[in-house]
Amino acid sequence: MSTVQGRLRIAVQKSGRLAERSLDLVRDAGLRVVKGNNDLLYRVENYPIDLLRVRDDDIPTFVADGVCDLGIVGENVLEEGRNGGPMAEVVMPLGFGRCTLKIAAPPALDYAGPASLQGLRVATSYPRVLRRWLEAEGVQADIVTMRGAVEVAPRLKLAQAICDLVSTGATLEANGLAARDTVLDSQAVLIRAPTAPEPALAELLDSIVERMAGVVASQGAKYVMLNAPRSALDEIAAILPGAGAPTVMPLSGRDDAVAVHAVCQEAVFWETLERLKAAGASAILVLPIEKMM
Ligand SMILES: Nc1ncnc2c1ncn2[C@@H]1O[C@H](COP(=O)(O)OP(=O)(O)OP(=O)(O)O)[C@@H](O)[C@H]1O
Ligand SMILES: O=P(O)(O)OC[C@H]1O[C@H](OP(=O)(O)OP(=O)(O)O)[C@H](O)[C@@H]1O
Ligand SMILES: [Mg+2]
Repeated sequence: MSTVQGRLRIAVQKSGRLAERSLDLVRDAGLRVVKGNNDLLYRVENYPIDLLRVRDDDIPTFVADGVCDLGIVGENVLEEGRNGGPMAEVVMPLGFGRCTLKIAAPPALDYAGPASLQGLRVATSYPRVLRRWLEAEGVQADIVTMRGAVEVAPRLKLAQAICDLVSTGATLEANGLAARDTVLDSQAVLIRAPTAPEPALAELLDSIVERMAGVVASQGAKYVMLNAPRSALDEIAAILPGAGAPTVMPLSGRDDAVAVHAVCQEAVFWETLERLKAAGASAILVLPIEKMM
């Protein structure tokens, strides 16, 4: 049960790579966040909800213990917190904070798969995740735990390889390292406490989760409108990416053509528009979707 009677708590990263997008998600779900003079706690003025702003490492524990009802954290941090005790439940992936935990090493290291790490030292900030991966691969290696700047470990001869987060690859490149293997693909996830909040707040919690799901689903989704020759309808519907059954409407004064409206769940690229046009579509409009439920 929540520790503060009558209010829900959502744990978000205070500052760092997930902080801004987490706050955006909360706001897009209709929560009006007020920054007071307490830096740790932001209030929501239109609902009985507080945002607890903390180091991302603390978020899985706060949610698992029910100190917070919801939390936004990277899967990498959630997995590193896995210790056999009670866990927060993953509600859904959020589509941001994408990165990959990778094994990387100087090009001089002969790497033919995880077995090449046998007997070596590997530096990481994710010792538990790395330990489990090495065990699953049947490899024995020494893990050197570092809080940050893991990528300098090979140069300092602290380790022969590293296991660190990679997104663009620029950090690896700048340190003369090459990615070798993938340990974990990660993105931000919404997590919830394994225990229910007090009954008066249960409905609010469910509605916040549902709204957040709507925000995530609408991100990247597009509303496509076009005119199409009746004869090309099947071909055009097949080109629309991630669309269910499109809505087909008559065009006044035109028996040979129809208007087609569709919600596309996947990105609509210029190439897609060119293919639609080649199939006979005209007056193609692609519109962003603000909310979806
Ligand atoms: N290069 C990246 N690109 C995209 N997402 C990333 C990248 N690096 C990390 N992340 C994701 O963002 C999360 C937060 O990263 P950040 O660097 O802000 O963490 P931190 O320094 O541990 O912050 P804190 O002070 O909260 O402990 C990571 O745990 C990971 O899920
Ligand atoms: O592949 P890239 O796009 O270069 O990103 C990877 C880097 O991003 C993260 O660090 P961050 O920049 O968040 O700084 P930190 O090490 O201080 O957390 C991660 O720890 C890598 O060092
Ligand atoms: Mg951290």
